[in-house]
Amino acid sequence: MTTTETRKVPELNMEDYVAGTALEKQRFVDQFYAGLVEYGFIVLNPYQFNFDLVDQCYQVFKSFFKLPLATKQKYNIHDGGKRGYVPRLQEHAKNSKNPDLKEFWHVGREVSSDHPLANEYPDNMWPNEIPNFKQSTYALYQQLDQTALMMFRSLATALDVPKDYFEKLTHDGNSILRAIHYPPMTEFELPGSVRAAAHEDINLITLLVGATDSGLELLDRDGQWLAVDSTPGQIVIDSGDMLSRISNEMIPATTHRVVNPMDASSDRYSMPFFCHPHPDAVLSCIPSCQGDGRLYEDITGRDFLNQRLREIGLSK
Ligand SMILES: O=C(O)CCC(=O)C(=O)O
Ligand SMILES: [Fe+2]
Repeated sequence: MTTTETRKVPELNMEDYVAGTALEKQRFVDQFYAGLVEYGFIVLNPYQFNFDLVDQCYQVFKSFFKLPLATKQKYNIHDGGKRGYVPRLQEHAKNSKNPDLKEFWHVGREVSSDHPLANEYPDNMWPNEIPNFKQSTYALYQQLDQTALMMFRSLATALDVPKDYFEKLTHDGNSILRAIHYPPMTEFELPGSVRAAAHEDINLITLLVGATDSGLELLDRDGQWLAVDSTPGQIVIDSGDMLSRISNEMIPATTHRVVNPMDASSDRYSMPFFCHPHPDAVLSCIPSCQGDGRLYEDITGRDFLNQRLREIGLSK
């Protein structure tokens, strides 16, 4: 008789890291790293995280996506979907011909007009049709930015680099809050398409807050798809290509997807926060990951991102 191991993405409590004993802190550091190495994913129970803001953002984004297409298209003005609205069927996964069944909105980092990155980071757009758009969505952006910082500090300890290693890499970084709407399947006639085709995230880490429905799956090491289940009070965290690159592939960028629902009339919403480095930051192999040699050359955050955006159809 063979026994099959039940695999499940590990669950961590942020309280252990922020307010725990030295032992609890260390256990959190170890478990976060081990979870990323083993699955490329963990599920976080955040600590003192304001979920009212998440609810407010869902109200805002649901109201926005309900607007007529012509109104939404007023906010679709950037190559690369850098800020604002990206309509249905535009983005496709790197190795997929079929577009994803989703529309989305990007909120980026706000910098002052005299900031060195002011020309590189386009201004956010704040639709005047929806009250409290900026107030709610940028507050969530900042809260996720803070949560990411704590995860990065924990990761720095695990990787034996100074605690502020990732803080420096991501200071004023090009992180993006993406609010996604997956419309009911009944609104499409595209047999080959799925909500989000199998892909890896481009960035360092992604924090996925409170998806409204299941459907997220990761490609496990045995080649099977494994559901990533979370409750509305949890944050799913995964590692992307950039972290994989600087860890010399010790941490994978795990392939994941969002499958189509059983109930074809249901919508799904999710809000990934993609943590990006500063565009000039150099993505370089972390010494403790070097082993017998470096798999990748150094590259700036900017060059790596631009290359990937072309591959997924968001940029020319
Ligand atoms: O909607 C989700 O749950 C995941 C979305 C995702 O993987 C992405 O946008 O990169
Ligand atoms: Fe993703």
